Parts: sequence; C-alpha cells; structure tokens
Amino acid sequence: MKTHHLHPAPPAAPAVAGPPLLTVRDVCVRFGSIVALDGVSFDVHAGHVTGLIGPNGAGKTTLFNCLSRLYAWQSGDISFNGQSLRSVPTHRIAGLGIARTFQNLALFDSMTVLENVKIGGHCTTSSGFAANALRLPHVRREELELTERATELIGFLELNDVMHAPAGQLPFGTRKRIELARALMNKPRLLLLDEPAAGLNHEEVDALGRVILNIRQGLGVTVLLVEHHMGLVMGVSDAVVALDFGRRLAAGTPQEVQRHPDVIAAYLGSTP
Ligand SMILES: Nc1ncnc2c1ncn2[C@@H]1O[C@H](COP(=O)(O)OP(=O)(O)OP(=O)(O)O)[C@@H](O)[C@H]1O
Repeated sequence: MKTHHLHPAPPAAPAVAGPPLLTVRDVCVRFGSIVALDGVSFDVHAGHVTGLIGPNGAGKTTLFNCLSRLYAWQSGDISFNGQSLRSVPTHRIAGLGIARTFQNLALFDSMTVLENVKIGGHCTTSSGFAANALRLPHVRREELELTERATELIGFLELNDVMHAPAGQLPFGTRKRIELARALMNKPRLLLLDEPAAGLNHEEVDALGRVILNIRQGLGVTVLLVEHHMGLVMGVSDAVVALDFGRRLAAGTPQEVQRHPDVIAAYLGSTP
C-alpha cells in the first residue's frame, strides 16, 4: 500500500468530547445474495476528518448511500446527532445538516463559479417565486447573504482567481472544488466526500488536501472521506476506518490502520 504523506503533520484535530456526531452500529445491507455491508460499526467524531478506505467492492459507496438514505439497511442503525436516520427520507437529509458530493460532477458549465456555488444555498432561502419576480427587499437581502457566503467559501476553496469564469472552461480539479464549495453553502455539520481525488493530478490532490483541512479547521465541518488515494487519506484524516467484503477490518489513527496486518493483506490481495 502506497502511503505518501501530503502533510507531514496535519493541524491537530479537536479532542474527542461528548457523543459522536455519527454512529454506525451493526449495519447490514444485502442485495439478493450479495452482502454489501455485514455488521459494520464505527463512530465519526465532531470536528474530525474520518477516512473510509477499502478495496473495490468493500462496501464504501453502499455505506454512503445509506447515510444519504438512498439505500435502506436491513438491520443495525445509523444515528446522526443522536437521531436515527432509519425513518428520515432522502430529501430531509440535507436539512439535518448532512451534505455530500458525488463521483460525477454536476455543474452548470455556462454559469460562473460564483453562480454555481450560490445554487447550493437556494434551498435555504425562504423567498417564493412571486417574491423573487417582484425583487422584494427581503429577496434582495437573501441574495446578498448568498453572495457573501458563496464568496467566503470561494476563498476557502482557493477559487478566488476564477470566481467570475464560466465553470465549463476550468480544469477538472478546480471544478471538483466548485462542487465542494456548493455542498458547503447549506452550512452542513457533516460533509460526505465520495472519492474526491479520482481523476486529479498531483497538484490538484495537494490543493484538495489543503482545502479539506481548511474545511475542518476553518469552518468546523466534520468530514467523512471515501477515498482510494492513500496519500490523501493518510495526510488529512484524524481517524481511518478500513472495510473489506462489507466488514470492518480496522479502525484507529491513520498510522494504526496503515500498519494493521489485515489491512495490508486486503490491499496486497487486491493488487492485480
Ligand atoms: N444497487 C446494488 N445492487 C446490487 N449490488 C450492489 C448494489 N450496490 C452495491 N452492490 C454490491 O455491493 C458490494 C459493495 O459495493 P460498493 O459499491 O459499496 O463498494 P465500494 O467499496 O464502494 O467499491 P468501489 O471502491 O469500487 O467504489 C459489491 O459487491 C457491489 O457489487
């Protein structure tokens, strides 16, 4: 397993205090005869970046889809901020404070970076269609607030230079950061990142690592990161959970998980 370090010493995470923000307990998901998750348990602590790793087919995306309530689990439970997600419908997940990015980008190419980021905040505004059409004062105020928040996030995500450029003209790594900024517009407590380094070059992965740490440190957002890029995971995570064949192999600090014999065996075994 390659273990390059992007950041020799990531800024110290807040000490673990109080109950975890997210608890996954004995979660099982089956698709016919395939057991995608087989009694998986782990915690995600507030203010931490938690990396979720595992070879192809380990169950990482299935777990993310459970967290977004796109999939249901047959047994066990997942709680966010003390509340079970079992009966929460998908459309209410964002309102609870959970945001996610997807492996495939969904940006509006002809719109600018600022416009794309602002879209992420529109579901938190209260203005209806008529009020928008009439440009009532509260609509202008909300619009101004959206612009302010988007501009702040654009700074955090190192996108200042391209703020007014159409998103479609920008390199893939930059576009990934636009998507990230948009996911943060709703002020989530938990951000789910699904393989954000896929398709990025070295410099873009470095920039991504910096912005993930900025998000955790500067915005206080808790991050759960599914990623194959070991350099990124080990460089930015405060804790790492390893899955294989739907089971939890190991959980602990990046160093502990990296050294765990079952994790090493799973990765060596999956190398073509
Ligand atoms: N909707 C589905 N229907 C049937 N089987 C599924 C479905 N989703 C996932 N699976 C199966 O569940 C298992 C876990 O898949 P999953 O996509 O969660 O793994 P993963 O760790 O995300 O893999 P990768 O790193 O390749 O994305 C696999 O055997 C997969 O084929």
